[in-house]
Amino acid sequence: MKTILTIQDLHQHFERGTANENHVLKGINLEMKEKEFITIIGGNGAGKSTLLNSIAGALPIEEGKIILDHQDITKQKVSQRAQHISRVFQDPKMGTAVRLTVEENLALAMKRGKKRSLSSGVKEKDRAFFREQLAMLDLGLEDRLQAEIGLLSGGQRQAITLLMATLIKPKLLLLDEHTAALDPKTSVVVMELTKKLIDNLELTAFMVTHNMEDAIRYGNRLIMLHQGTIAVDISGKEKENLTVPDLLALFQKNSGESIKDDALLLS
Ligand SMILES: Nc1ncnc2c1ncn2[C@@H]1O[C@H](COP(=O)(O)OP(=O)(O)OP(=O)(O)O)[C@@H](O)[C@H]1O
Repeated sequence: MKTILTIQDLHQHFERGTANENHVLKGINLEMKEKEFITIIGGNGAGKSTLLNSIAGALPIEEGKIILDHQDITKQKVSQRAQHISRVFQDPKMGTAVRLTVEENLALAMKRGKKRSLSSGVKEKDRAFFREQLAMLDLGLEDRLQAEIGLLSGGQRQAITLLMATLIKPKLLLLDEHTAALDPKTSVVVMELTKKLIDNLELTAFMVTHNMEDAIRYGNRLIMLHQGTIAVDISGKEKENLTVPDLLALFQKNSGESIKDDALLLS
């Protein structure tokens, strides 16, 4: 299987050189193959967001290298990386233009990597395509093409954001706790939709979550970060058969630290 992402000896510090220096990522090495769906879990401050920000380009890389599909992107800006990397954030407001309609947002998503303007409006043939794509979400959104995005619910918006992130197939999809702001029922709907899109489009994806059950249930590889290092990295059959107690035991074995339950680990 082809390697899509390679992270080599990635270090990140905050407030470097001051008394408050925080060495957040301590030499992360990771190779990600095509169609891998990695779930990332770890306690507060473990470095999950810093890792995603480093991959997306939102944080400059201090030390180390990031290679995407054989191209060194270490020094590329967010906008350059966004041609190949899509990201969905926790806040449903982040991924869409609230004042634009559903179809206008989708038209913008079709222009990934090109100059983003809506000068030519939404074309009829695109409209038919959007309707078809929205119907696949199974949320009745195909009848709301002309609705302002800002008027939709958080779950509906997150579903559309996911669709926008994948309308042009990205080399890598980053999901940054994208269901954390939703109520539990909607969160399940959006997670199932995420799985469907990833499976159907055969995407390579990274998903940060605080939900240990979701990290186990979804994806084909699981990484647990702890104090800026990878404490657990499992895939294949081992991941398929994993339970929460197994995961806690693995963490304990690898990190040498004792934890009593997931609440303690993830609080
Ligand atoms: N911009 C910043 N400036 C200073 N310190 C930061 C900054 N961003 C993150 N940190 C610190 O870096 C550490 C790692 O943060 P990060 O957000 O990557 O963790 P996380 O695993 O995503 O945690 P959480 O689950 O709480 O979101 C934390 O100690 C945090 O306070």
